[in-house]
Amino acid sequence: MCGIIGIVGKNPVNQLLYDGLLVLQHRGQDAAGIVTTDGNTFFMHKNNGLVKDVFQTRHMRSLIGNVGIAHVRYPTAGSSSAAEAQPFYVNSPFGIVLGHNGNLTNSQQLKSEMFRQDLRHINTNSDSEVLLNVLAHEIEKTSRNAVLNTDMAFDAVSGVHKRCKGAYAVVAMIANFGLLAFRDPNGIRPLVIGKLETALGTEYIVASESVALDVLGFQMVRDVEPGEAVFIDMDGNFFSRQCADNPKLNPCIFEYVYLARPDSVIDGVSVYQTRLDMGKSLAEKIKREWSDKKIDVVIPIPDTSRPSALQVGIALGLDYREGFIKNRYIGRTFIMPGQALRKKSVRQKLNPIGIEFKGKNVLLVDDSIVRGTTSQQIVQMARDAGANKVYFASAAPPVRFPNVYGIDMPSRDELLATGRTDEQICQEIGADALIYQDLDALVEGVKLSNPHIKNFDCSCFDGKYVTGDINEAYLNNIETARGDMNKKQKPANSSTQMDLNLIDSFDNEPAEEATEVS
Ligand SMILES: O=P(O)(O)OC[C@H]1O[C@H](OP(=O)(O)OP(=O)(O)O)[C@H](O)[C@@H]1O
Ligand SMILES: NC(=O)CC[C@H](N)C(=O)O
Ligand SMILES: [Mg+2]
Repeated sequence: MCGIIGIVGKNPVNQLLYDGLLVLQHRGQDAAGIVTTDGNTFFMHKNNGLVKDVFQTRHMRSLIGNVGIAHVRYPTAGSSSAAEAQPFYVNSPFGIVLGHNGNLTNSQQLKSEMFRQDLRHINTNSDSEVLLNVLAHEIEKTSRNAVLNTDMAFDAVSGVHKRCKGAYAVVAMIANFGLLAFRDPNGIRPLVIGKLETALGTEYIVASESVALDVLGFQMVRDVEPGEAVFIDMDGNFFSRQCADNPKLNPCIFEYVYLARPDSVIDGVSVYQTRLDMGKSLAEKIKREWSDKKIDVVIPIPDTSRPSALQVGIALGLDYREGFIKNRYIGRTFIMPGQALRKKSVRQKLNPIGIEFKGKNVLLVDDSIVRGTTSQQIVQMARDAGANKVYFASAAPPVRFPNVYGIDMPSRDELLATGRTDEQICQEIGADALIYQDLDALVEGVKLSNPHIKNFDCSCFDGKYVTGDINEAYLNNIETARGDMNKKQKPANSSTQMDLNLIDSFDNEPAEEATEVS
């Protein structure tokens, strides 16, 4: 779940893109990149790190132009090498840059097709570089012997939909032409359109989450439909077309559980409202099943569980207290690369306030338990702080299946709930009792806000993959390739991998300014 933004403005967009990336930082903490254009030339800077560390004033000054795209990365394919930071660039046809949120499920096959049939070399293990090359190939096909026009760009997106499987929300720029954005035919990852009327004309933005529009002062227009592509030319003229044969909205339910910011609205559903509703239905289950338990206080595990825990407290008629203080300078632990770092960061991030625990029966509420990294340590912290009983509630059902659509949980072995009963999970995290949200209640809760959504991708909870191409062999393969034990490490000197890749010259030493890609 990376974060993407594209803007066609009437004034320089570098600062807007930077500010937008800061707002989407929760979607990716590993790498960040911005590409702008003045028409002919792309100006690009990208590197590993948080947004505030990747861009210095000198880079910002070099990001020239009124049109641009930007990306924050949380790797779900390839490695976390700077060579795979986005946006990616290809110089033919025309010059195209692309930022991708999601994960292709047929990138290996496409990569070899690219090489054998389309004569295109993919220089990294990133699925996003494959996606860019598929788009480039399709644009080349549709615009051969003609001047590129909007319909040809949309035809190319239709070609992408036919070849690519999996999840992809995309922003791309075609040199001298405009901004192209599209969402896969299941609409698994979010993408919204906003606009701003200015004295010079209408400015457009496309972004992963509506919160970016709010903060940058744009008005929400609508979500990009599943399978739809939108194109905004360099003058700010807006076009859109449905490019998929059989589009069906199947958004990822985990966006509502954890990934998205609560102040975003995705596919007409307020993320905050769904988290409150998760708390309400969880409290109902607690009332039904735990009538014998005496709970003194409800404590959230910051940050994401806060709205759900608040609502659990209200619905149970119990005090809600902030028993853990979060270090505001530590990011999200779940999206950090590597289990050792995730483990260490939980203790650095959260610290208990003794008086909220001493002698009390506490109910800890988290949004989800995935690897159990957080819950195991948090229960122990509560005990060390003197809690009498430690009960644990998860606002999501048990996560038992890998995610293949842009969340880095590829291996069943790493998921605490896989192959374990609720009692065994409870023992593993060391709690006195554990309760999970039911999947039906979670789905119904999210549907409350938008009954038009008929189905969600709930694959990490129920093992049903909406793209229909995931089988046991596929899961075994990604487990081998991407499980924490097997993940490719960052190359010690990433530059060796990139000698063939023009753009990646940034990766050696921070460049004095953004690299020009003309
Ligand atoms: O079982 P685990 O593998 O630990 O994963 C689940 C935990 O990770 C996330 O927190 P995170 O610290 O990433 O972000 P947050 O501050 O938004 O809650 C999530 O909110 C859970 O607390
Ligand atoms: N989390 C994402 O959306 C990741 C995008 C892409 N699969 C990558 O690994 O860079
Ligand atoms: Mg958390």
